[in-house]
Amino acid sequence: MLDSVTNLRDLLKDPSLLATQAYVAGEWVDAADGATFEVTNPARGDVIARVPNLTRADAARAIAAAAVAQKEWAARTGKERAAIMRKWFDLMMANQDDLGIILCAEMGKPLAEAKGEIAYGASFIEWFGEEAKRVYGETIPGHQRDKRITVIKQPIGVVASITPWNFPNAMITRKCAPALAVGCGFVARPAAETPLSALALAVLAERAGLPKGIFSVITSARASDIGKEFCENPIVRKLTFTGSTEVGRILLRQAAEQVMKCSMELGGNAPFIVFDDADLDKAVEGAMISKFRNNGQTCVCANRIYVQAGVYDAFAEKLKAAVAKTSVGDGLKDSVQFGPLINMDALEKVEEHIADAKAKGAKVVLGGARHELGGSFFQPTVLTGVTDAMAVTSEETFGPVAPLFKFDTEEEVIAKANDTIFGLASYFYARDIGRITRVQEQLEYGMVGVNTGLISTEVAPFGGVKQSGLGREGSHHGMEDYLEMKYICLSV
Ligand SMILES: NC(=O)C1=CN([C@@H]2O[C@H](COP(=O)(O)OP(=O)(O)OC[C@H]3O[C@@H](n4cnc5c(N)ncnc54)[C@H](OP(=O)(O)O)[C@@H]3O)[C@@H](O)[C@H]2O)C=CC1
Ligand SMILES: O=C(O)[C@H](O)CS(=O)(=O)O
Repeated sequence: MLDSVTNLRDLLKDPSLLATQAYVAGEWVDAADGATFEVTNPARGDVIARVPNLTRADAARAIAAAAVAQKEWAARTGKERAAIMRKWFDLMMANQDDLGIILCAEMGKPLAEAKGEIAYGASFIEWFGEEAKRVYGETIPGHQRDKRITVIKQPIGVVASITPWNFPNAMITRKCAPALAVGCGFVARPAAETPLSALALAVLAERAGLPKGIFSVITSARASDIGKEFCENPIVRKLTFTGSTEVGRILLRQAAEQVMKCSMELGGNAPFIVFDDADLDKAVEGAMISKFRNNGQTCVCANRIYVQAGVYDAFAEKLKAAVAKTSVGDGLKDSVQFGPLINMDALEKVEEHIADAKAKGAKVVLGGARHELGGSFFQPTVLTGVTDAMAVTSEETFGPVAPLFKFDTEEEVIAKANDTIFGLASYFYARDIGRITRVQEQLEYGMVGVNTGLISTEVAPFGGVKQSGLGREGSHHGMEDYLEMKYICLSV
């Protein structure tokens, strides 16, 4: 790999994918006052681009344009919309390397993993493009002889989207794909840390033939202002958000004023349970994926690892050995498993969790400190002797820390696993079919991985219960969040 990213464009086969203007109402624009904000590479801290710092007025313009474009877009057939989405998918995959480089540069995840996210993000465009042709209604036997009842489904209208930095491509496509497939307009506001992946998506959307105005990308460091416009603008019919539960609450309060429909993909605190009848090698493999994917910066990563007493020491040794084989570095330059954390705030939260655990009796068996590379690089860490009194039990670490808890009985660990306000993802390893059946039914989570640490796919309904969110993304269920059901009663 090239040993510098001082000029990101030099790394790209197609430099035009690195857009540095916002995409509003079908036009590439600067902020009216020329204001910009910097996008930095977390691996080196250098500025890789400057993009417009747009305002509420720009967001309002994008929303108004989406409302106009949406009428014609919804009037097209599902097949017509599907054809354009297929072209968009094909363009994403044809430019996977460049999109991966842009994503790696602005977010820090290693290039191989970044390219993997591009394929994952593109899979939603492909899947929902196909589903565009299958928005079915129904007829219902009338309640009176002269009544004929039909139910049709129609696009909800203009959708506003706010997404986080950790999956800057896939979190947008997981939302815009079903919305556009059913005929909605879509206004995206990506995290300020990672706007470039969203803008590259817009470049390819334009090339694929998405009509002007149907899809906008609002780059802005004014998160709260843009969020307020999304919640208060009467044209917006739906808000879809992925991020922390804390911000989700703020947005729900703001959206309540208009009784706006909301989809919320929020925080997690996933338990990862290893029973004494588990295949320990497979459990370690699953823990490595679930805990350390994206450097632990995923909402579905294992946040608490519970291991039954009889296999605790063996599992801890195996996990430590597996983590010790990994490497940390600049994902653009080297073939590494771990890049930097997104910023120093994230690193300091990881340090706080480790310090708290150590102060309350946990043992650091691997890692536990900042990496010698400096900046926001951190050593992948394994803790043993972790107890419920520690912060890692109730707070989302969002970093490369594997805390191992010991438990004795099935009843005990299910109670502990469920003792959280979150309910997004959960995982367990066992081989007894009775145990598998009991545990999968008793875990209070929207998603359960049984003998696997990786459950995310476009074909399944992704989402949480309790304070991990509202609604589902992915699968044919994901279409419903962007459709309104209309009951028609015809008197003949
Ligand atoms: N359930 C899921 O699928 C996912 C959940 N998450 C959760 O999100 C957290 C980590 O991601 P992180 O980005 O830090 O989460 P945040 O909730 O801080 O930010 C998410 C997005 O919301 C924006 N935002 C922040 N405050 C406001 C506001 N007042 N009004 C409108 N928008 C706002 C952010 O903008 P900006 O960054 O520019 O400030 C960002 O674009 C973790 O808790 C993680 O579990 C993350 C990804 C997926
Ligand atoms: O933002 C996230 O953490 C994603 O939802 C995780 S996943 O979809 O890649 O599993």
